[in-house]
Amino acid sequence: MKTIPGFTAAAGQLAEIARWSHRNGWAPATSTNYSVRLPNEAIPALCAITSSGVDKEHLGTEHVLAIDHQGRPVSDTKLIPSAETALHLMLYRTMHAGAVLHTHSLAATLLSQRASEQGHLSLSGWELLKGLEGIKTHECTVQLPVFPNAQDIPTLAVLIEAALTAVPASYGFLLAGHGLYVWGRDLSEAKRHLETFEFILQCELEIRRHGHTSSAGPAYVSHG
Ligand SMILES: CSCCC(=O)C(=O)COP(=O)(O)O
Ligand SMILES: [Zn+2]
Repeated sequence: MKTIPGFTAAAGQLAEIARWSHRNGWAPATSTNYSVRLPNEAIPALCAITSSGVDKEHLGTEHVLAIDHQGRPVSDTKLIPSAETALHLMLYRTMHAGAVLHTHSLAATLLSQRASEQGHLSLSGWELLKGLEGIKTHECTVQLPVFPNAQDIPTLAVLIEAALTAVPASYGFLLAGHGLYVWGRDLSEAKRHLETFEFILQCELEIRRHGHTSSAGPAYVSHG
């Protein structure tokens, strides 16, 4: 890989995030992918992104490549960009994301399947919602859109782009039976959004499995 401004640091950060995500149980098998926008001076390199099919437990900087706005590797590399690159590119274009993170946790996979007919998952009343940029109180509802899964990722990206343009989601979306996509203005914000959603999705899953545990009555009523 020829020298691209910001790439070495970005590759290190993505490798760390990928292994952290695997340690959290959000990246089974070779699932999930991660990208971060490169500094403007690096044009035509748009972002650094993880290569396809790599076990995230062992993902290192050698598994990260730089791609352009069309998803083409920017310099000589044998690495193939993530099969879901078109979704990352769409989020850089449409949501002006600074980083995009995608996970396959149990909670995101199960809840997205269950909410697919409704088309969204409503998250209300959780203190940790304040982990999302701009949210200052637990007394709010965040809608996480749920889109049908598909194997034709470029076509899926076009469909999701149209939906996000109509009703902008500020933080992320679910793919039914597949997983969670989040973004942020930079990598640390995207990571915070990921941790926030994964924690709240886990809470929502536990409630559906076991119901509330308080003998004084439910502290939370799910409308999802
Ligand atoms: C075995 S995971 C199936 C593909 C997927 O959903 C995913 O997140 C990983 O795709 P990539 O091409 O980035 O490895
Ligand atoms: Zn995936």
